[in-house]
Amino acid sequence: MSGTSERRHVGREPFGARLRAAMDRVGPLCLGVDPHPGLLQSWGLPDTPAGLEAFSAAALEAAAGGSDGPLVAALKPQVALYERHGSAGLAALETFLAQAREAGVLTIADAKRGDIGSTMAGYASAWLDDASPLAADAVTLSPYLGFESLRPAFEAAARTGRGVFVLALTSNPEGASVQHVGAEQEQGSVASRIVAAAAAENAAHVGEDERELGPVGLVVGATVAERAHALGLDLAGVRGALLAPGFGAQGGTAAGMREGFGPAWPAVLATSSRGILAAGPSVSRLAEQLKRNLADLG
Ligand SMILES: O=c1ccn([C@@H]2O[C@H](COP(=O)(O)O)[C@@H](O)[C@H]2O)c(=O)[nH]1
Repeated sequence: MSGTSERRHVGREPFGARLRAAMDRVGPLCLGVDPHPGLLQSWGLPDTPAGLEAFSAAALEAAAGGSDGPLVAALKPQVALYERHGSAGLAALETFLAQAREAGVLTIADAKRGDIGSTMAGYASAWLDDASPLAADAVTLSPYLGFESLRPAFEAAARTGRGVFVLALTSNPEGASVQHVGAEQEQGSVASRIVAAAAAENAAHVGEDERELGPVGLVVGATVAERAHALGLDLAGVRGALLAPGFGAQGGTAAGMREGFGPAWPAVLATSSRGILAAGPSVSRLAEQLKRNLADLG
């Protein structure tokens, strides 16, 4: 490890430890911050960079909670919905990430990045390097150029105390056409190979305590948790957090996730965007919706 990377790591616990502490303190809920044009309109906000900033600030205010502390373990801004506005949209995202950091709430940039290794290093610096204005606590990655092509991001995450979430079994029905391939064969499904690769990656970062989370998490949709069982995925063995989008608006439920994830449930971070954001623009109504979701998740 270089002197620079040592300095960068000083003062920041590894992402897995920070996420575990937040989930223990608050519960397994992540608020997706998705400034869709329709939501902005229903909140009475313009679909402009200023509108995105106001939307994100209200979501953060609700999530950060009052004197009792945060109502979420993490926030997941959807990068695409900021990118729609070009550089001004990305500036709104930078502002949001800085405000969340200031409020002490973890952020997961939902950017779904993935590229050949040399370019991947650029994405890793953009989302995981201390020097970048877009740095979040974690970023979502797509492994479909090969799990190993994501190596620069794994290294950046380990070096800076940040994390990654690799797409394994996505919440959308179309995901099956790629992720289930090979299920009938000896080598197993594409998803099962992603799961095994993430487990191998985390092995060097975790100890005996089963609740410890390594830096490489997976995305496993709330809507497909039961499929994970049918595909024989050893999700509890990953030793990383399982980001579960699709809770709420896409039909994923707390009961369905608890049943579907089974022994992996303690690692699950359920994430909902529209299902919570529809309660806005009132910060107090957003906070009430977050509390209802938390109660649901138990
Ligand atoms: O498998 C996946 C991976 C990512 N997502 C993202 O999560 C949110 C879901 O929004 P809702 O409004 O709660 O449906 C969105 O940003 C997706 O891009 C996903 O849904 N499924």
